[in-house]
Order: sequence, then C-alpha cells, then structure tokens
Amino acid sequence: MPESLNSALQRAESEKPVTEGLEREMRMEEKWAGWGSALASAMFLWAVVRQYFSTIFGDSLGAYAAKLVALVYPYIEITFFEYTGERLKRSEAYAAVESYLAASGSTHARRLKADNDREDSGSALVLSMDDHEEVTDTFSGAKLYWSSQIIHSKSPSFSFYPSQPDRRYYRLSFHRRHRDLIAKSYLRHVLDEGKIIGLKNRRRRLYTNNSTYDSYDYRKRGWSHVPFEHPANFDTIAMDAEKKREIMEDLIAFSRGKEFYLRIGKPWKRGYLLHGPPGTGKSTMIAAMANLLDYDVYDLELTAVKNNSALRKLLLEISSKSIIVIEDIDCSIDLSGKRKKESQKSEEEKKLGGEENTDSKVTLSGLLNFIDGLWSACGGERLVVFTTNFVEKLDPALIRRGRMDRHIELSYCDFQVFRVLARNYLGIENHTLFDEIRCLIEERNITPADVAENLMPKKITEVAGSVEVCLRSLIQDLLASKLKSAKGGDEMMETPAAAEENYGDDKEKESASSST
Ligand SMILES: Nc1ncnc2c1ncn2[C@@H]1O[C@H](COP(=O)(O)OP(=O)(O)OP(=O)(O)O)[C@@H](O)[C@H]1O
Ligand SMILES: [Mg+2]
Repeated sequence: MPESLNSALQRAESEKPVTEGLEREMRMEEKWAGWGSALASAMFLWAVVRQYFSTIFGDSLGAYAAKLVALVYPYIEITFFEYTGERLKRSEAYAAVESYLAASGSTHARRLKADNDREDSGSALVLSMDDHEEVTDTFSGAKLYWSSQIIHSKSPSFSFYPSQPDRRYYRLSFHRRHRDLIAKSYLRHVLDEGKIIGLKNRRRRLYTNNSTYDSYDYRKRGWSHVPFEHPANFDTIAMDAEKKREIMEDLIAFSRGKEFYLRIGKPWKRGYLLHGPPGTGKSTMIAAMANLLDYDVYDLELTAVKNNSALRKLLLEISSKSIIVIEDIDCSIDLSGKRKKESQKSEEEKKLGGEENTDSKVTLSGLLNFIDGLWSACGGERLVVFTTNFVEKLDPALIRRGRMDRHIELSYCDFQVFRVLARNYLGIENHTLFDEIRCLIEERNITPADVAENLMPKKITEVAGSVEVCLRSLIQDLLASKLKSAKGGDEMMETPAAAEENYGDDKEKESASSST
C-alpha cells in the first residue's frame, strides 16, 4: 500500500471518534428539530381547536373545550401585548421583553429587524425578532418558547373613523411543570434584564409634539423625536459656583430619590422654573440637566396642543427619566384661564411670523392638571421645567411650590461669571485686561450670551493674540452699551473706538478726583 494512502487511512481511523461524535450530534439535532416541529404543529392545532370551539359553542362551551384540551396539551401560554389599558400607554413589560429577546433571541432567530437607534455607538445596529418569528430560551433547566405575533386590523375599505392599528404581542409558552419557576423567577428575570438592556441600548432623544396630533386617532403618535445631542454641561455653564453646586445636588438627589418619594407619598417628579432675561442660559441649563441625569427631553409646544384631553394623552406617552420642557410659558398660554382675545392673538401672530397654530384650547387648569393632577403620577422620574423672561407675569397658582419646586434666576454677567466664560472660551484664568473688564462688567447689564459672542474667535487665522483680540472686543461692547444708556439708547452717535477713548478720559478724571 502506498505510503500516502496508508497515512490517510490511519488519519481516518484516528478521526473516527470525531466523525462519530459529529454524526451523533447531527442525529440529536434532527431529533430536536423533529420535536420542535411536532411542538409547533401541536401549538398550531391547539390554536385552531380553541378558535373552532369558541366560535361554534360560544364562550362557556369553549371554556370546557379548553379544559379538555388542557388534559392532553401540557403547555401554558402567556401573552404580552404592546398596548394595554385602552391603548393609552405602551406596556413596559412588552418593551422589556422586546429588549430581552433582542439581546438573547437575536442570536437564534432567523428573521430579524434592524434598528440603528444607536448609530453613535460601535454596535451600530440593534437587532430584534421580526413578526411571527420564534426563539427558544432556557432557564434553570426549563425550556421556553417565545414568539412575536401581530394581529392585523380588519379595517373597512371606507370609513369615517380612523382604523385600528395592528396589535403586536409576544407569546411565551412553557410546560406546565415549570409553572412555579416561570411565575416566581423567570418573568422577573426577563423584566429586570430587559429593562437594563433597554436602558443600555437607549439613545437619548429630543421629542417635540406633533401639531397634527389627534387624540382620537390611534394611528397618530403624539411625539416625534431626533437624537439628543446638545453638548452643554454644568462645567461649561457660567453662573455663581455655589448656586450651581446646589442645583446639581438637588438634581442628583431627585434622580436617586425613588424610595424617598414613595415613603412620603409624592409622585416622583420635580418642577423647575428658570427665569431671567434672554441669553442668560435657561435653555442651555435644560440641556445640561438632561446630560447630567441622562434623561430624554420632551419639548412641549403648548400652542400646538388642541385641548386638555390631547395634553393628557401626550403626558401618558412620555417615558420616565425625562424632562418635560415648556419654554416661554408666559407666551404659550392665557394665564388668566380664558382664551386670548382675537386682537391680541393676531398681533402676536404677526410678531411670530403668522405661523402659530392658534387652535389650542389648553387652559390654565388643564396645564395645572398636567403638572400635578392625578394623571401626572403616571410614569415617574420626571422633571417639569418652565422657562420665562417675565416671571412677574406668571399666575401664582402655576408657580407655587409643589408645582415649581425650585425657582432659579439666571441673570446678567458679573465678574465671576465672566471668568468662567473666559476659562471655557479662551482657556485663561487671568489677564492684564481683567481689571478693566471687572470695572465695566459690574456696572453694565450684559448677558452671558453677549459675553460669549465676544469671546468667540472671529477668524480661522486668529490664533496667536486671539485672547487679547477677544477681550478688547468685549471691552468695546461694554463701552458701547455704557454710552448707549448714558445718551438715552438709540441716540448713540459715537463709535466703540471713540467710546474707548472717552472711557480712558473718564478713568483719568476718576483717578484725578480720587487723588484730590
Ligand atoms: N450662563 C451661561 N453659561 C454659558 N453659556 C451661556 C450662558 N448663558 C448663555 N450662554 C450662551 O449663550 C447662548 C444663548 O443662551 P440660551 O439660549 O441658553 O439663553 P436663554 O436664557 O435660553 O435665552 P432666551 O430667553 O432668549 O431663550 C448659548 O448658546 C450659550 O452658549
Ligand atoms: Mg431659551
């Protein structure tokens, strides 16, 4: 026998146990596949039989039939519908199962749905089971069968009423001998794991309410969203350091306060009123709050909400771990509780470019209910933030403690605030021009937004010496505003350069008078 053939035979002999093992495994797989398809057929038959009995004999006879079949069909089924409670709110259990199966089931399922909700991360696509797909799971030795199902709505070809949407659900099947294990441990395990996976996969979002939202039309969603990508944080917010620390501590205490709120019998939510002149950082602070707590932001445009009932339904669609924002609250609603007068409305529309939706019938009492009525407790872990430029215009009922728990004033720049901005924008702690700026800034009302604008580099080439250029630009701005107010606003004739000269003269006069 040639040498090569000999060695090939020897190799085959030595690999025999391996191939035998493989064959055994394949036989086992075939056996399992057989069992799997037998089980699937049994489930299908059971569904047909159940349907048949209940349509032919009605509910009571159907129930007897179910008992009869249960004698020979040992499997128990649990369903998790996407919408429960008259479809007002997406079921949290459904969402948790979805996340759990997306993580554990997607490795076994053959038909998957892909979602790029986490396109910012390395794992670009999140995969989940497609409709009518089945996967198995094991838990403490028990085998469980999950399937994703959909009931298509039977919509008439023509109807005045909006058609019902399709109903999605997950079905869990298991042998009845595992009933206790499933009820006591497995379901908790799925919900807890699913919640953790859901939070990990979640990409924070910025929501806005749809102006076409009709609370009676199930097909329309109340909110649309984009990824939340605002980079603001508390390090970059320029404000009194002590006040900033207090706000941060308050926010963190709130986010960790689940047990506390439960103990004192209050819904887990907190209201903030941010007030101050335009450009003092109210919107920036909301973004920083969301980034600090890792919350979603729901930017509620009240003028686009049709009525109180639509407002309530919007509230129910808001997830927990979120900030509900109503900007410029004084402009959004008639705070006297009555509808705005037509003349007043059209004037405001002109100012706003005529695009405002004036159909809103949201009333003050509707808004108060939204903030702290019975319905507001659905969901939990929410901040409600109002902003306004005119705190004195607001109805006391709206901003009383308990509704707006913290009132935060964001104000004009003082020297401390300027120093934070200089550190952020220019990377400097000190400069020879700081003394001059200190004198000017203390006596002028300049917003952080105006200071920030001056500290921005204006040219790409402006690198060397840009610090001085920026600081001088700020000084000119401060001098110009000083002159403007001295000369009664619009009558200002001098250029900022002339103002700087005058300022120099003023300083000389000041020092001369102080030395005498
Ligand atoms: N306190 C601040 N700290 C850091 N940056 C600020 C601060 N205030 C304003 N800014 C800067 O000014 C810009 C405008 O600020 P922002 O939009 O937050 O003001 P606002 O108070 O919401 O104004 P408005 O009342 O007009 O809505 C922001 O882009 C931000 O960079
Ligand atoms: Mg703003």
